[in-house]
Amino acid sequence: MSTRTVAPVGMKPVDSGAVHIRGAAKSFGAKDVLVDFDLDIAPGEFVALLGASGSGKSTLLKILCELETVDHGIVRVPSARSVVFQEPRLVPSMQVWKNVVLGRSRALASRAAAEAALAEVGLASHADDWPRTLSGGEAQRVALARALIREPRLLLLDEPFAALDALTRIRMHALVAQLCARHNPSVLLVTHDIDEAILLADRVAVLRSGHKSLDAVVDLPRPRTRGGPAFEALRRTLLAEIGVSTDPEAEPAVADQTQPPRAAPLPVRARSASTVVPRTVVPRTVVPKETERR
Ligand SMILES: Nc1ncnc2c1ncn2[C@@H]1O[C@H](COP(=O)(O)OP(=O)(O)OP(=O)(O)O)[C@@H](O)[C@H]1O
Repeated sequence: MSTRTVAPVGMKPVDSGAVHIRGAAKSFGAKDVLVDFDLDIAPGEFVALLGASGSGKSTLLKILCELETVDHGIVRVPSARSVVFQEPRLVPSMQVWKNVVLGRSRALASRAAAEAALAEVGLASHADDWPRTLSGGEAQRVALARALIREPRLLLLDEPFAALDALTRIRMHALVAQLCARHNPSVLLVTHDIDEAILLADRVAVLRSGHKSLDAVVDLPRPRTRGGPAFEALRRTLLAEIGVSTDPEAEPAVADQTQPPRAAPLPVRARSASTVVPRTVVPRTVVPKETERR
């Protein structure tokens, strides 16, 4: 696919909550990270973004929160947006409630507002605690409260559950689903966890070679649980699309032996041209990270 050259217009705020990205390109030196990348997120829609390590997921998220700029392309995002990172990034010298209202104007930074936000994430009794006394899951719930108290039109989640244990992660999935249903922001979740993407998202996009190579509607009823033929079929499709293989030297296009030649219909409605090349996949759902830069 050739790079579409669009005048670098930078960020344009939109009020609806929608995200609109067209022809986004980003390079670091000779490395082309995003090449003619398109993505739309409708107001209130939850989109998960998957991709191999180093494919550019975090770069895209940074572009959406203006920590990076595009070289070319159109990027429109709501100005009211919040980000939750893998690490909670709480200020250790501030009590929990002050962390929740950090950066807000004096009029909006009341203790009552912080307590209400903490109650939503099940931490009403922790307002006076210090960050160092919290568990990893509690600290991440404070980060969620801090993000949501701003009533963002766009919530950006950069692997927010990756550092949590499996049980806490399951609880966080349920909490995030509940909070998103209540606050209804548009959401972009960057994750390595394919199950997490299927459990939470309305759509799952795959970033590969700088492009959006797959954009699939997750057509499964909520609340969702792991397992079942439709869930497994979608998981295999996503694994194959990301290109996960146990052996980097392996033939690039080997049929997936775990999948029958013609599987039952997938819970996928492709939104754009999808080039799913069958390849060797492994029955695990977390895309391994090769590097840890954070
Ligand atoms: N500031 C930077 N300067 C130079 N190269 C960068 C910079 N930021 C990212 N990169 C490179 O861009 C590529 C994409 O990085 P990015 O962090 O966006 O990938 P990712 O898909 O989020 O990876 P991971 O899943 O491992 O977190 C990588 O090759 C990375 O080394």
